[in-house]
Amino acid sequence: MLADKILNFIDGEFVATDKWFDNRTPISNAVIGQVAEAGKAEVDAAVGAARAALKGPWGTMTLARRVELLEALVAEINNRFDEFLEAECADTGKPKSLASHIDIPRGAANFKIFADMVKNVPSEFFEMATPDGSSCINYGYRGPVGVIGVICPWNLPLLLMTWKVGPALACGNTVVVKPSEETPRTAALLGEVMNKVGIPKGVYNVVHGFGANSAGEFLTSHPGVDAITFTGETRTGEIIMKAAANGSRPVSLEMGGKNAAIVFADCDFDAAIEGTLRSAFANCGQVCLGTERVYVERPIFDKFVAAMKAGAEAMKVGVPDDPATSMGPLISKEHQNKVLSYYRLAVEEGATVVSGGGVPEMAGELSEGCWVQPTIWTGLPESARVIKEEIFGPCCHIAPFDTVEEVLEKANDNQYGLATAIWTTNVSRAHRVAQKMEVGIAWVNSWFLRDLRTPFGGSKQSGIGREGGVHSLEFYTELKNICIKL
Ligand SMILES: NC(=O)C1=CN([C@@H]2O[C@H](COP(=O)(O)OP(=O)(O)OC[C@H]3O[C@@H](n4cnc5c(N)ncnc54)[C@H](O)[C@@H]3O)[C@@H](O)[C@H]2O)C=CC1
Ligand SMILES: O=C(O)/C=C/C=C(\O)C(=O)O
Repeated sequence: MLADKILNFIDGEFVATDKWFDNRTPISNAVIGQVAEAGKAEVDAAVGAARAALKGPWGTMTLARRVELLEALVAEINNRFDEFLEAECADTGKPKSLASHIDIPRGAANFKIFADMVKNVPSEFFEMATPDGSSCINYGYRGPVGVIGVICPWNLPLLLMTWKVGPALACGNTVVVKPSEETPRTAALLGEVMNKVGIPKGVYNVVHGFGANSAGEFLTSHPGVDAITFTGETRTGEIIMKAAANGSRPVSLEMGGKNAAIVFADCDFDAAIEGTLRSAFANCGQVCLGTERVYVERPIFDKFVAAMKAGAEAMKVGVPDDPATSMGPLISKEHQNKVLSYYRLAVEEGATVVSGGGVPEMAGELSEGCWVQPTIWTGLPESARVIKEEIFGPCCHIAPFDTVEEVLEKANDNQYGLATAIWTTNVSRAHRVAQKMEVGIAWVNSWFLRDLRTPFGGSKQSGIGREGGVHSLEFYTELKNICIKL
């Protein structure tokens, strides 16, 4: 049963406020719940509870016990899998077939991987001779940073929130999470799971609200927050970085992308089509790693465009419960308007619309939903805004290329540098192109194949820092050298 009131979670308690905002489902834009907006007082209470928990049982708990609790959390998320699925799909409208394979399992896996990691990670050790003829030993000790502010987006709500909360808790920190105003449900549900498995009060807190002059800003500007981790739009990341400068607090920023796929004529054609369709249209194109620019070697260009068109037109746009649905709606009316404005702009800029370009016909109350068609363009100049700017919708532009130098020049000519997918059977060329791409993540003959131990993050305006594996430990721990004279 979906909750009709979504509350803040502070110091182990669900907390209402006197200010509420609507929770809508994007499949029909209908209001399906009310969310209690946290004000300064609630944010202050959440940060205070998180600080107190560091000094309470959480701060003195053995690593072994912490790991046990995180493992119990994984088991309980899996026990309540269907509730998480229902909540995530209500907020986002994404197909259950997608969320049950990606979002919810990753919500659990993000705790498991870091529980395993903190159990097993080694530390550096040096022995040094001292002037008095004796010696000293040095070893690195990783302690928690303190209270972590976690600011989350709406595209993969549970996945991206736990991607930060998992390592933060594994490293002994406490957190205050500000979920996106569009998708508050799974963060609140996780509070119930924290209580059930016995995570001490104050370790995990959730404050709901918006960005500027609301819970997001109150949290990131709060002096009691020791570090901030954020996923979302680049402009928001810049604002958060400025807030973090007060008090010299570290930030980890995972931001936008305008990712290019490069398809060589010697690729496994079917695999390249399947991967590119997925990277352009999965989650209705609302994945920061998604492909919005496709460069295809000229000999296979026409065949590739035709196969992409057929693939896009075979997709079923529909509701989460329908197993035949391959694509859900965008997150909100506001985002639908943004994406549709780019669909119009593409035409104004001279694009050929190969497929889509509008809103699909939906019946009854669904006609009020935030739907758009999967869309493919060709024929735009590289200077077009549609080629340069992140749209974050189910759309891509396909352009031909003739040489490696040309395609590298075009693919790298962008303010963002998050990810790429390179499709070729020439392994040597794959390495060379991957190394020259100005991105944080390069997939070869695949897309979104995620090993959670690997560094994850973007270059240029796509981000600052890397999370994943030991790279998360770099951010979520304070590394101290302990030097002992023998
Ligand atoms: N992973 C990604 O790269 C994502 C990129 N986007 C891009 O961002 C665009 C806008 O989406 P939004 O969700 O509105 O992204 P956003 O960056 O505005 O919001 C992300 C989170 O930051 C919070 N926030 C916003 N302003 C803040 C402030 N001044 N201080 C503290 N927190 C603040 C929001 O409440 C939300 O929780 C999308 O159209 C898309 O282009 C959106 C979501 C994810
Ligand atoms: O697999 C991950 O950890 C993250 C995937 C996607 C994003 O970060 C995003 O779309 O923002």
